[in-house]
Amino acid sequence: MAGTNIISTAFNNLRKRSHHIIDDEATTLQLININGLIAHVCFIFLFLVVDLPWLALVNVISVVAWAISIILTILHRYRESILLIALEISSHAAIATIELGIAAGFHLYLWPAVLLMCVIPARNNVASYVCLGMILFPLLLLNLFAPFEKSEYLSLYTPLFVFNLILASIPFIIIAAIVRLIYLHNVANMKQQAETDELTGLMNRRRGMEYLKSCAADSQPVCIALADIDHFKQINDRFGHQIGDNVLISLSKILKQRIKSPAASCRWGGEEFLFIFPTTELEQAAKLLHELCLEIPEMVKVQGVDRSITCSFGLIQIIENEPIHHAIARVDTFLYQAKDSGRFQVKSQEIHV
Ligand SMILES: Nc1nc2c(ncn2[C@@H]2O[C@H](COP(=O)(O)OP(=O)(O)OP(=O)(O)O)[C@@H](O)[C@H]2O)c(=O)[nH]1
Repeated sequence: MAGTNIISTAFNNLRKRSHHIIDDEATTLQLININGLIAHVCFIFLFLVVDLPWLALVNVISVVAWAISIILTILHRYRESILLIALEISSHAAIATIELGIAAGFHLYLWPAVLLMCVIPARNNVASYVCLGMILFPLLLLNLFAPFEKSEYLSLYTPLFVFNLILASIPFIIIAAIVRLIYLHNVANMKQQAETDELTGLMNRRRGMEYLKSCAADSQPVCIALADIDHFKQINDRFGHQIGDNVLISLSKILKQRIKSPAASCRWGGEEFLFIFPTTELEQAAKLLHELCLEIPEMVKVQGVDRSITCSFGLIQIIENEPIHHAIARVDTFLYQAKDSGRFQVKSQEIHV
């Protein structure tokens, strides 16, 4: 049940963040547009130098198409922009390959275009498939039917192929790098969301458990404590659930300040918090908790709440090789003792000095 909640919370948070991903797509698209415009300006000069003026003219039309695509992206007309790019790249690559042959390497531009169409779908399945088809179909036809080379252009093939190979690789690398950045960013985000309690920003129970297990396996002695806000139901009933939430947030801020790494605090559930103290003696942890117990009513101040907020604490030191669930059950009994003894206190297993 807790696992399902974690996943649905992470999914909802990801959905809330999806507009950032859309921004990333728009940035990628604009980078590709600029890259395409610059490349085609280069081609105008290249074809004039090698005395192929009509191919230079084709590139003037391409430059206009890329400039329109830049404007469409600025206007957030991404679908039209992508369709225009698909049309430009496929028709241009086809014209140049049919005229000069496959050995000139103009068909290579279809590959980064395929990647672009897959990474930045045109926000609509039909449009995406049309774009992909506009790229893949000419690629297939050219490889099947276009001439490999033509005798009149033999001297041009090596420099043209190298030039096209490099230029077609640039958008390929840019797109791949951006996709990787977006992926890493999203993975980090999802991990953070899956491990953090949304209300308080503390570790959630799952992350707390993981950390506790790793501490118990790696370091000795390890102490754990459970804290529970006293009469929290009354706070909710008297001041409302929102004020109750504010109490949890305010308390968590203090816990973040006072429980410093490698010690950690996590929201165990509701108004309960688990503290993990690796490489800490029971006496040391008890001292810190007694101070915290007295500090909380002084420091947890929430607008609209005219009574002190106090907590009760249970504390134990984990025995070597003790199963975690057993240690949790033990610390829980000390928390209940603290509640039964009047609350606002720390109850711990006996400290041997
Ligand atoms: N505002 C708010 N209340 C919560 C949240 N999670 C749990 N609670 C409330 O916490 C209250 C816990 O009440 P009880 O378990 O009866 O304990 P208590 O009133 O604190 O009494 P003692 O623990 O015996 O001192 C319930 O009213 C829950 O609804 C939360 O995220 N926000």
